[in-house]
Amino acid sequence: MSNYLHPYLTPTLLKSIVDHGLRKVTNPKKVIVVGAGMSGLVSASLLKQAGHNVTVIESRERVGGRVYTMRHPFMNGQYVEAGAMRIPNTHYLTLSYIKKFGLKVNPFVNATPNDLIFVNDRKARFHQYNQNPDFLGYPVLAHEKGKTAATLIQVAIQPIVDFVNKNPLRNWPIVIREFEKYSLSTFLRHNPLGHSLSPGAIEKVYVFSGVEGLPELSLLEIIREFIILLNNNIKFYEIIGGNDQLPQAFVPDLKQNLRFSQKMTKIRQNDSSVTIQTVHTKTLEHHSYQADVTIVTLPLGLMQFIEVEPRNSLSHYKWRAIRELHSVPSTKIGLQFKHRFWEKHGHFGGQMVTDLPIRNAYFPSHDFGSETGVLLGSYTWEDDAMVWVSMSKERRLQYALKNLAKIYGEEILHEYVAGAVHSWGADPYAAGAYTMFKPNQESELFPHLATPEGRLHFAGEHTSVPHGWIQGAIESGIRAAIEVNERK
Ligand SMILES: Cc1cc2nc3c(=O)[nH]c(=O)nc-3n(C[C@H](O)[C@H](O)[C@H](O)COP(=O)(O)OP(=O)(O)OC[C@H]3O[C@@H](n4cnc5c(N)ncnc54)[C@H](O)[C@@H]3O)c2cc1C
Ligand SMILES: O=C(O)C(=O)Cc1ccccc1
Repeated sequence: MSNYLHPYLTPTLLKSIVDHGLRKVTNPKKVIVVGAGMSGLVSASLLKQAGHNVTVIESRERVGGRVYTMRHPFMNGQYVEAGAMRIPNTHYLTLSYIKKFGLKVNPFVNATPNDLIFVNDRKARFHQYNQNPDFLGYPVLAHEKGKTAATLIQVAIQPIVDFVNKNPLRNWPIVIREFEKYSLSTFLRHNPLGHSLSPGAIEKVYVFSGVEGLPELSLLEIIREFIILLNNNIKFYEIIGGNDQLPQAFVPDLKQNLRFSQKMTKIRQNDSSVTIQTVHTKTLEHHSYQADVTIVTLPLGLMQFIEVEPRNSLSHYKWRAIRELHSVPSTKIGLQFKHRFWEKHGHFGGQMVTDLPIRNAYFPSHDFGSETGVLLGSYTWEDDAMVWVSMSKERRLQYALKNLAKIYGEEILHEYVAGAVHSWGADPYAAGAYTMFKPNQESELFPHLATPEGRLHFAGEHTSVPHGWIQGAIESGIRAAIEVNERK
């Protein structure tokens, strides 16, 4: 679905730009792109190809940003995706770049009937639970009995989903006007379309949909994600060998243009140019880069720590969005074991859902049958993720192992080899995993996220919907590159 704020960005136009680039220019500009995540890499590569003089400033020592494959301290070439792990088959921009760079994918097995559930101290496979949804002991009302969490949420949101699907570009704005005031929590309790749920049924939906930590966020944002994650017709992929190969594939072309370990600290713009000041994250040396125009791709909240001169070169509405836009914390924990014990339990890809603090585990969709492996032992969002931030890395690994042992038996503890944790809420160059609006932010903030301000253009996953996908970051990088390429 194209970004309804930029209806000219049709899939046909976007795909052709990935495949054939932008219009070559006769008046090349000096362009600084701040951030070498997917949106920055896409805009930099397109603008360089169109003839502009591009410099990419990146605070980390790597490209990719929130596409981050954790390889240390795992052995035998094993890894875990600390950031983006699954690519929906509908994300044609992500898949176009994967194809363009000759990368290969395998199916990412997102869910199977053999997935395990461990809630209220009770265990069941999804196929058993689908046969008898009440076995897991949620205090639902009589008319809610016999229904799975997926059915309960589906019935509640389906009228909205059906209306949007009739004509997304025309109907999303109508749905936004009517429903953006709702959080998921308020909607499920006081559903204006009928089908309000009891607290017990809501608890069941929260636990099974992984949203128990974020019920106060915008209903519409969560519906956008459910349309993807709960849609049995959508298949997912992962890049064979790790998703970090996608951002890394931009490096050969941009090698001369990339400046690593350069953390932007100040933006100064006037009628003739824009200056970006940086500090080297290792040597602490200061540096300054001048250009005609800049594309800022940082997660927007981080702009609060950037000095902007003159301050009013950013509009009131942009400053408000910088302060108020919500970014969801997320924690991922990767655990390597000598043997892939989960495969003895019938897990070949797919997931485990629990009300224990680990909440959700994902089993690797690659190297089936090999000896060792790394599983995503915990993937949490918002409040569920924050409890993990409160403890040391060692304690996080201990608790994750303890939770898994409670489900799969103490013997797995003797199989444990190594672990890694990434909490995006504690990452100084991300300050969260992805944007998700709170109620009313869609109309009050979204229109101001992508708007250029003087010589500054803005890209990044926050400027596109649905939030939290590589696809949206790519789309925003293309949009910002078009804006710069067409500037007079
Ligand atoms: C936990 C998690 C799970 C995800 N799962 C999926 C998934 O399964 N599938 C999917 O498609 N997407 C997923 N995503 C979303 C996807 O990874 C992001 O939407 C996308 O990578 C964001 O790209 P970006 O360019 O907008 O931002 P970023 O990747 O954050 O890039 C911004 C860059 O700016 C740099 N930067 C920050 N501050 C400064 C500064 N002051 N100076 C210089 N540089 C700076 C950062 O280091 C970073 O490299 C997930 C993300 C997370 C965090
Ligand atoms: O696939 C994932 O895990 C993502 O991060 C996408 C996403 C973004 C926002 C909410 C839920 C899922």
